[in-house]
Amino acid sequence: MYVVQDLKLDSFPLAAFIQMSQRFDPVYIFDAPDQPTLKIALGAIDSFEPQTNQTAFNDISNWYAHIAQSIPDKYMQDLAVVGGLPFQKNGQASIRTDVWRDLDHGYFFLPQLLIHIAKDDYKAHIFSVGTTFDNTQQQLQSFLTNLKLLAAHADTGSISKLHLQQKKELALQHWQSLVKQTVTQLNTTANLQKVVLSRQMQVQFTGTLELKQLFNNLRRANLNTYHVILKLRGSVFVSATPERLLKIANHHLYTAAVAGTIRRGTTPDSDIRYGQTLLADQKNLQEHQYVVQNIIDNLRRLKLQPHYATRPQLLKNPNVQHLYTPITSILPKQISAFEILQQLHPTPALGGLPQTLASQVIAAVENYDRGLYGAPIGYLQFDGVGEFVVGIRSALLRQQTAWLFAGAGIVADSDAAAEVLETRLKFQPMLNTLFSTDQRGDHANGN
Ligand SMILES: C=C(O[C@H]1C=CC=C(C(=O)O)[C@@H]1O)C(=O)O
Repeated sequence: MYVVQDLKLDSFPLAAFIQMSQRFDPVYIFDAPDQPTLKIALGAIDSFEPQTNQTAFNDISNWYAHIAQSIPDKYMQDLAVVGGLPFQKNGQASIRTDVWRDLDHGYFFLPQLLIHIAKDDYKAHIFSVGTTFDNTQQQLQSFLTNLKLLAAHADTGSISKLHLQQKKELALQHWQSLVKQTVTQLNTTANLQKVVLSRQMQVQFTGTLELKQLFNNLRRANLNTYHVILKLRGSVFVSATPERLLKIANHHLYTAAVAGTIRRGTTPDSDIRYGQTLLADQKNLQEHQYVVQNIIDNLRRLKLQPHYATRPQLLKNPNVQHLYTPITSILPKQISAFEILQQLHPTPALGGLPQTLASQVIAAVENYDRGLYGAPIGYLQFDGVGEFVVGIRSALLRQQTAWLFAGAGIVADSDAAAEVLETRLKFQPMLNTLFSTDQRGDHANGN
């Protein structure tokens, strides 16, 4: 049984907490736009790295069930495991590159310190988890001592960014021809309806990555999205995703279809016009409908009764607007989050339709492993409450290199040039978050 100690604070600024996180590994930060509390998880008292993505979903779920037996009842609704599942699951081929390293098959941990911060008033509730009373107490005390030292001169407004040296859209022309090839395949394969193809941008930068600055910039550049950071052994995954995959709270499940994209306008009028164009565009409506229908079908397979509106609304982010359909259902207690994630992921917003065939096309066409890009990332408490988002508008950073990811839903009447522009827009949230605007070395590379 783990030993837990908790403490409520009402005087420490968020900046000092984030600054403290620089000293820990692993680190996980989760900030949802519609929630009053933000979670920071520091250090691992236990962790799990799946050996293969073939069984990762089951293995992580078993690890969670095992850990749950050692959590004192009193803390079941406070403590959580945090981390990400891999994009490729259940025997899908993956092509190992050097990008993901330890995060390749997903990664979860039970934090040594879990902090819930009330965003509006900076009040905090800290949970220290250990194996003995003494080490739990000591962990908490040393954290508080260091925090006080930092809080005395933490600078809250810091916005300095990394300096972009060179950016490359990897295999751009090749990707464009893959989109054309996939369109042909969609038109000639009877039951293949949609495939989401992704591409990468590689950025070399100077400057030191500091979580405090990363977090400040993430929030500033992406006001109404989630803000997620996962750091492990020198690799930092960061996402400003607008897409919820699964939230479980109050015996309900909340998910959403987010698919179909258009740019933002430069004036309020043009922005509204773009939104109306999107709401009436047959290709985007079809792309969106595939996602809605697939989520509904999968929830019904779990014997749930989902509720949703028959027409999508608009979800506006700083660089793009999407078609958006929230979906909810009452959730009986016996269905676990991992069971639902296994059923839903990847939705046709990131995979395609039908799921298995589309995933085979992705594996055959993309010559890299998606790792946490487009994968479920989140937290799960031991009372079953939790939230997982889809790791898009994301990047992986290590040393002086960042890999940015962006994908687009390809259907039978997709236009390759338009998909290149759409994915370029989807790189923008991370470019704006990470790098200063004096971007030099702009440079698209053919293959
Ligand atoms: C695959 C991505 O976006 C998905 C989510 C929203 C809209 C999408 C679209 O319109 O294609 C994509 O399905 C990405 O941002 O990398």
